[in-house]
Amino acid sequence: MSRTSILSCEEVTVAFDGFKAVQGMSLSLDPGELRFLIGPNGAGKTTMLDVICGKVKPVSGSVSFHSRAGVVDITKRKEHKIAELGIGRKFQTPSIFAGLSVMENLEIAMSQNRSVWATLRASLTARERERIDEELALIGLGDHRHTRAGLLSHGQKQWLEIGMMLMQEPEILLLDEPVAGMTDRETDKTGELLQEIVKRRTVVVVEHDMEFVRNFASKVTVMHEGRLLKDGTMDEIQRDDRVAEVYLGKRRDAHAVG
Ligand SMILES: Nc1ncnc2c1ncn2[C@@H]1O[C@H](COP(=O)(O)OP(=O)(O)OP(=O)(O)O)[C@@H](O)[C@H]1O
Repeated sequence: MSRTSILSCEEVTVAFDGFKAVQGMSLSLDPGELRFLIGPNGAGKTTMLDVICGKVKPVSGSVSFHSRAGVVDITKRKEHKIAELGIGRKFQTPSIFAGLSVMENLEIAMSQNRSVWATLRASLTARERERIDEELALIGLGDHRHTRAGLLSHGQKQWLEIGMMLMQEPEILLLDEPVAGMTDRETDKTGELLQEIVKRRTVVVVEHDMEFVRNFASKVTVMHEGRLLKDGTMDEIQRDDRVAEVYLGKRRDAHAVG
C-alpha cells in the first residue's frame, strides 16, 4: 500500500454460505479523495462498503485504516468501534427524526452519548452552535433550521443525513447511491456538496447514476463479479473495452456506460 493511503483493502474475499460475493478485491484510498465505486448489479460494491464499515467480516484479506489515532486493522474491530474510530456509513434509506427540526436532528447527531431528550433539553455552547451553523451552511439547509425534517424534500433529507454524519467528524464517509430518487438539480447540488466535503475528509460513493459519476468523479473503481475490473480516471474507464463489455455486452460505446 502507498505510504499516503488512508485506507487500504488488500485481497479481500467475502463469502456468504460459500458464495464468494467479493474475491481478492484490493482498493486503496488517498486522504481527501472522492472515489466512486461502480459496476453492474451484484458486482460486490455494497459488500465492499460493508467490509470497510465492519458490518461484514472477510474470510481473507486485510483492511487497514490509517486513522488519526494510528493504524487500525478493520477486520478485527466491531462495527460501532470502527464508526467511533472515524468511518461513517450512510445507507440508502434516511434515518432522520422526522418529527424533529433540522437543527434538532443535528444536535442529536452531535451528542451521540446523551439521550435524545437530554440533548434537546441541554443548552448549546457557543462552539456547538457555531458547529451546527457551519454544517447547516454546508448542507444548504440554513434557511430550514426550524423546519420539521419530515417536511423536507427527498434531496434535503439526504443532505440532512449527510450533515448528521459529518457531526461525528468521520475521516472516511461511505455513501450508497446518495442521489437515487433525486431531481437533476438535487443531484448536482449533492455532487457539489461531496466536493466540498472532500476538502477535509475522504469519501467513497457506490453509484449507478453514470451522469453523476461523469460529472463529479476524479477516480473511479469498477467491480465485476466480486473482483476489481479496473480503476482509473473516468476517461480511462470509458475507454476501457472490458468495462464496456461488462456494461454493454461487447458493444463499445464509451458514453453509454451504465
Ligand atoms: N447477506 C448476503 N447473503 C447472501 N448473499 C449476499 C448477501 N449480501 C450480498 N449477497 C450477494 O453478493 C453479491 C454481491 O452483492 P452486493 O450487494 O455487494 O452487490 P452490488 O454491486 O452492491 O449490487 P447492486 O448494485 O445491485 O446493489 C450478490 O450476488 C448478492 O446477491
